[in-house]
Amino acid sequence: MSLTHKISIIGGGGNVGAAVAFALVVMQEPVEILLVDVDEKLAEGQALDIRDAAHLSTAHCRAVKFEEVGNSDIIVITAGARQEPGEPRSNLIDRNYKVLESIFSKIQPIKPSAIIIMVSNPVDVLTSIAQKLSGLPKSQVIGSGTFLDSGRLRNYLSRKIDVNPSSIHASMLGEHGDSQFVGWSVATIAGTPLLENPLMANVDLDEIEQAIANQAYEIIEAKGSTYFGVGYHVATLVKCILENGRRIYPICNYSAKYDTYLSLPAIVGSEGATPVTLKLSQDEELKLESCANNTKAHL
Ligand SMILES: NC(=O)C1=CN([C@@H]2O[C@H](COP(=O)(O)OP(=O)(O)OC[C@H]3O[C@@H](n4cnc5c(N)ncnc54)[C@H](O)[C@@H]3O)[C@@H](O)[C@H]2O)C=CC1
Ligand SMILES: CC(=O)C(=O)O
Repeated sequence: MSLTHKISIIGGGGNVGAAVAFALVVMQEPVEILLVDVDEKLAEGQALDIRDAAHLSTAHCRAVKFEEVGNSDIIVITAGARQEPGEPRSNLIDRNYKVLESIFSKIQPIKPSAIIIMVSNPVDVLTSIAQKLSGLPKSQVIGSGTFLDSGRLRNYLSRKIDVNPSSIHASMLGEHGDSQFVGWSVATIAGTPLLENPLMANVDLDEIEQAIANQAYEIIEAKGSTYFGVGYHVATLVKCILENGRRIYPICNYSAKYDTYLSLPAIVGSEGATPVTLKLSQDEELKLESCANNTKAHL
């Protein structure tokens, strides 16, 4: 079988990078997965472990050096520091900015058609920095953004109203951080506004928003880090790009209106992200503007 697409995962020795790789193997993507890490031994160990499963799949996995990355079709970046219990994602900016600088000094030249998926935190700020360092068009550099949080939201709502998460169209918006908010005004179920549905009558909206924004803190407190959830979401983005799936996901993408990267729905395909227009409420627009200002303040 010929493996036509190369997917590099930088930080592939770590928990999130390995979880993305393993999800691609389980999803039977016909890809060559290249794990890259400053800790070469760790990347080698992850590749060997994942390869023990990959022979049952269509994916291949191996550890490589930075020089091989530039030739990749998709570059996923999961490298860098992660939060300690109780620590906000924004605390990681200085450390992970340096990590990004070091990575881009080692992987150029990048294939002009490559798509970069940023995952390291704080992901919205780092996606913007990755775009500048890569020199690629803004549409080709995206971040996982609130895709994971939106999955958490759908799961939470599903448990509250007993409807399958895939039939609840609701997203967390703004930033993959403490200021994320639910886009209630554009949330729907069975083609009608979610908040008008009688199933939502006794649901506490503030409680939901808080619970979703806190979920990463809860997991980190309990087990030190989060990786399975984000791993599957990022692998889903990879699959969508490879298939030119043109699915709409809430991801970190460039907003011309706010002149910065924000977590908002976009069409995801082989050319990266195409923003979609949203008609938010006035209150939600203010929250979005505040997220944009937060992100820009860190650039
Ligand atoms: N966007 C999202 O939804 C999520 C983002 N994250 C973020 O993902 C990042 C990684 O988290 P984990 O995998 O749990 O951490 P980890 O500590 O398990 O892995 C990080 C890896 O990065 C490697 N690394 C450090 N500097 C590097 C460099 N200059 N070049 C290449 N590799 C380098 C380390 O050797 C390590 O293997 C963190 O920033 C975390 O906050 C985690 C979960 C969800
Ligand atoms: C760690 C992180 O960003 C998350 O699980 O949401």
